[in-house]
Amino acid sequence: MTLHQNLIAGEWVGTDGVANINPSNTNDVIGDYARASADDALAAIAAAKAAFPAWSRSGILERHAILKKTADEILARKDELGRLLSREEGKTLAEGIGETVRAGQIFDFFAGEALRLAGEVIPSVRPNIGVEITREPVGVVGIITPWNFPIAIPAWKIAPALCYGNTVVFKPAELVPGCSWAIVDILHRAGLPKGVLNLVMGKGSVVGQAMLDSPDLQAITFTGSVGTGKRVAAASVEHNRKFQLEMGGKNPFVVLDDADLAVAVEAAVNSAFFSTGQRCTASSRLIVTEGIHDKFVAAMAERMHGLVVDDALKAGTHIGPVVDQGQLNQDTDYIAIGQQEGARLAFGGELIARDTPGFYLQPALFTEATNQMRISREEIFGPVAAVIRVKDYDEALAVANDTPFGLSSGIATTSLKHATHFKRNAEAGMVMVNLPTAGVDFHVPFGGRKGSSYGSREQGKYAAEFYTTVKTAYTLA
Ligand SMILES: NC(=O)C1=CN([C@@H]2O[C@H](COP(=O)(O)OP(=O)(O)OC[C@H]3O[C@@H](n4cnc5c(N)ncnc54)[C@H](OP(=O)(O)O)[C@@H]3O)[C@@H](O)[C@H]2O)C=CC1
Ligand SMILES: O=C(O)CCC(=O)C(=O)O
Repeated sequence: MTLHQNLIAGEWVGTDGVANINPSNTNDVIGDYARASADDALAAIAAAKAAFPAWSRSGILERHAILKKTADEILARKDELGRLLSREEGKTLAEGIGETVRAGQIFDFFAGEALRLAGEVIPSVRPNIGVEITREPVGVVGIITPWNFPIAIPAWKIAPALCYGNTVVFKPAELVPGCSWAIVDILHRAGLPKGVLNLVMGKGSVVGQAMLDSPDLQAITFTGSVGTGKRVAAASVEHNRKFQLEMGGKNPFVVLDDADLAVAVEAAVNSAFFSTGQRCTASSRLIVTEGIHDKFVAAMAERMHGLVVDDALKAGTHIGPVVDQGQLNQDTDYIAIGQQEGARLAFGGELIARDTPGFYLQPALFTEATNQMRISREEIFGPVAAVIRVKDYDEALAVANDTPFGLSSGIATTSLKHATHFKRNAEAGMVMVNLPTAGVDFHVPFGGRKGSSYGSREQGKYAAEFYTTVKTAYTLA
């Protein structure tokens, strides 16, 4: 089997490979991917540091051309790369191709942003002095990504980092190296100079930790668990570096009596179960007012009956497998915890067998849950949701906001008054009205509040805040 190597200082290196396994069929080995050591991580950081002076001064047309070429190749290969994504992560083929298109669009967007770099010239408060405000690249950026969006998250971190003139050391999640290797290969062939982008696939505890401990990274952008996020934060404070964290969610989806039932059920099913519930924007708390509660639960159960859980690559599959045995154990542990806490398992929750050995779990819906239960407070990261019954809108909003997290928040209502009030008062970085809590645009800011996020927003033009540093220059006329 071909070994997919790491890219350090423009050279493909590495001999020790780890098998990338398909969660829909654990007999299917997608390929071998090199495992970097801590020394490899240090070599990658040194290469990125050496490449920074030239790349930070490179012309915007060069950056534009490389990012555009990358976008075009990703979009031209969307079916093949989308299939690779579904095969290694387990989301359905439609979701895999959709995410790949999104990655292509992100590179296209930042190809454009490279041409739109601008500063400000403003008069000083003192006579005969001019003031220029410009944005400069930060330096060497460390990128650490999770397994649940194997191409979109690397894209939305790598594209702006390069666009604004930074060099990069990129460590993808060990579970899904395939898409990361593919986009680094595309960028390398698109003409990136040696050392500008370095790929170090390997263990978080080794490669990731070596990155956190290095004094030569000027910034780290991270998406993943709260626990690892806190390590990134502590190490970054120690090294006086910029950092940006996207971590967990416990996103609420409120359903009011006046909601269009079909719209509410579709949005709730999508929020809770699509992509096997493995999205930080997924909703696992369905907060439902009492007038519509029973109708909503019945309609949810009926809709869930129709969901096909099977091999991610099969036509007709709505929900693919859980990503691996560890995540599956976490999901089933929480299903047991929910039952012990007194919630009623109204639908699903059982392990299911399919033609191929994989991590298949029937999506689970709890009812009679309270917002104090662990299933309502802790991120499960699987296809498990709980319905919490509330009296009215005011109680729904209070319950929605009663969480340590604040990434995304949704409401189903036909009332303009409640929709408007919710948009203003939901304690979340993103608010959705009559839409799923997950599934965001690629050109607008992404991020949360409270325990979900730290630092400036990702994506769209707001990404410039993290990947650049502002300089103010004064000149005597
Ligand atoms: N908000 C989100 O989008 C996500 C949230 N999660 C949550 O996190 C839980 C666990 O998922 P998991 O993948 O283990 O999350 P982690 O936070 O462990 O993984 C995220 C990334 O951090 C790396 N990492 C792990 N340890 C370190 C370290 N000491 N220093 C630097 N980098 C490190 C991982 O490497 P490696 O590949 O070796 O694991 C991976 O690349 C999920 O069940 C879910 O609750 C997970 C994924 C995404
Ligand atoms: O909902 C989305 O589109 C993005 C979700 C995401 O970034 C995540 O789960 O990490």
